[in-house]
Amino acid sequence: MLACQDLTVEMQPANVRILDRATAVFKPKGLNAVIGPSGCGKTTLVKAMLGILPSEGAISYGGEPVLQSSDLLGKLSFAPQFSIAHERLSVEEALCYALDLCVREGAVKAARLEEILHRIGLAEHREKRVSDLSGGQLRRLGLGLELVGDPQCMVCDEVTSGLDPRSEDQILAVLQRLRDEREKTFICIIHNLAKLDVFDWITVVYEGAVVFQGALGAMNAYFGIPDALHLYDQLNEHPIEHWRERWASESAAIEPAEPIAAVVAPLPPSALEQTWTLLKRRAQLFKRDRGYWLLTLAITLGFPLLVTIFAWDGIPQLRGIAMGSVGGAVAQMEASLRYRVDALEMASLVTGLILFQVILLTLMGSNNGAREIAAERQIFEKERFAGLSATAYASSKLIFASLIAVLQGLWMMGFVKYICEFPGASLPQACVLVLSCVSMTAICLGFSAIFNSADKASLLSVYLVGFQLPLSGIVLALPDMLVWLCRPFINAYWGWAGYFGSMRATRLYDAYRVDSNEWIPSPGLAATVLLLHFLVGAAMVFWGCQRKRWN
Ligand SMILES: Nc1ncnc2c1ncn2[C@@H]1O[C@H](COP(=O)(O)OP(=O)(O)OP(=O)(O)O)[C@@H](O)[C@H]1O
Repeated sequence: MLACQDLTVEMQPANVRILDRATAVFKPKGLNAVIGPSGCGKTTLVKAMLGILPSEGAISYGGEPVLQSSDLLGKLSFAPQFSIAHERLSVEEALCYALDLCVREGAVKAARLEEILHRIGLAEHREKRVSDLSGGQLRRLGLGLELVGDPQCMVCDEVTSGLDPRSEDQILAVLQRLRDEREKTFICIIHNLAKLDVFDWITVVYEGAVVFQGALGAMNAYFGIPDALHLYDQLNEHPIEHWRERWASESAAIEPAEPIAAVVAPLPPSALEQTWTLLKRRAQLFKRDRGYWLLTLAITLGFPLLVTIFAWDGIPQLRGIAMGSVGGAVAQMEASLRYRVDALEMASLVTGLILFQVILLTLMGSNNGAREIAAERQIFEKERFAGLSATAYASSKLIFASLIAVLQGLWMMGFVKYICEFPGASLPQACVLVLSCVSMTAICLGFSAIFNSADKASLLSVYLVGFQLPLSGIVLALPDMLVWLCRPFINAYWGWAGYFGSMRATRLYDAYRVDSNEWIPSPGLAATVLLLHFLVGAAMVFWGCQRKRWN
């Protein structure tokens, strides 16, 4: 069964030791309770044993060493304290998606779904949204989600905390039935010492050390207490060194019965199948999140409209800018002067409108990516522990967010070009605008993968968009030495330059050239740089998703 030897966890950067040489072994096919005063290190012990927290010492499962979480894949599942499912899914959908991500065989999935729904007592609530479940039902769903891979052992962090006595009893009854009928092992962190009689094996943690393991009667005798409710008072009677030394001398004699061999875990679905499942789930969640899809639709349709409103007064001039020569020396001089003034006005209008389009697309990109991963990070970590591939998850996020960005870029380009009658080839213009939006989406998605907090990722994304305008050096002059230091990294510059570069053969480009000799990159070069931005964002997404970020 799950066991550890001299497990130590130190928190960086201060090297604070929150678990100190803990040694424990749990009882197979039984209900194991992990208890101890608040902050003593129960969660730390469990997370370190599951490879979620970095630790020193030895961990084993069924006699095999556990070096990382993936060594426990398919054998053991973990139900953490936090919200465990997407609130907009129904109970049945949440279980079905979990099965699709975890189990390969279709026939197994259908049978297991029914079994789980009945075992956790939610069969009649299968259509209910997760957000509408009571606290007790939510915990039972959490258990159900851990059962999808049919693991031998389940670790539950405070599975009954904060529940009324009836809900607590219901959950404990589910665990007991699974132990008796399916020979499952449970390791549960619990707070209610009055319920310890339900458990077969009790582990007492105190000040970062394991100070007792055994049955309830043995525990009461060991600590010299009439019942478990007196345990913490008794622990406070002596310093931790006393309990540590006493247990070190007595623990050798205690060995839980019938050690079991670990099962061979079935293979989870391929990364491609998992990506497809995640995309279907993301599309469904998008459809159900009315506020978010309305906002996305509003900015997708509204931002191009905004651009054309600012272009409105200049559109007739845009259409009719006079570039032809006129006869007569005086008339030519007048025409030339008028042309120069018109040209400067037009160039400034077109430059501003193109930049406005690009800035709005980067804003859409930040909306697409900034919260996407960070907001559901804990659900992802839990699903990864159950077998979800981080590559499949990162790919699904990139594909989904990029698809939205492609549509936004195409619509912005098509609408504004049609209304304002901007000259130049459509294909390069569409390419740079789409790439501008897609690359900013990927970068913000990268922030969302790297940071734990959705607020932090959003804030950074907003700053990044905010700095696009001044650092592009297009409408506000940057000091010369900064121009080419900043520009390689500024999405808006390349979006603007690529679009403007596509007008090279038009009168508007000549108009811009009346006042500026600055080098304008070709659309091809601009698209290449934006593609590089996208690749950097994608690398951040994959790297950020590979890193473990449990709370
Ligand atoms: N990331 C961290 N950095 C620093 N200290 C931490 C960190 N995580 C936990 N701790 C500290 O480690 C100690 C043990 O925390 P842990 O969450 O394991 O306790 P617990 O026994 O599960 O508490 P509770 O019953 O209240 O959930 C606590 O003092 C906590 O403040």
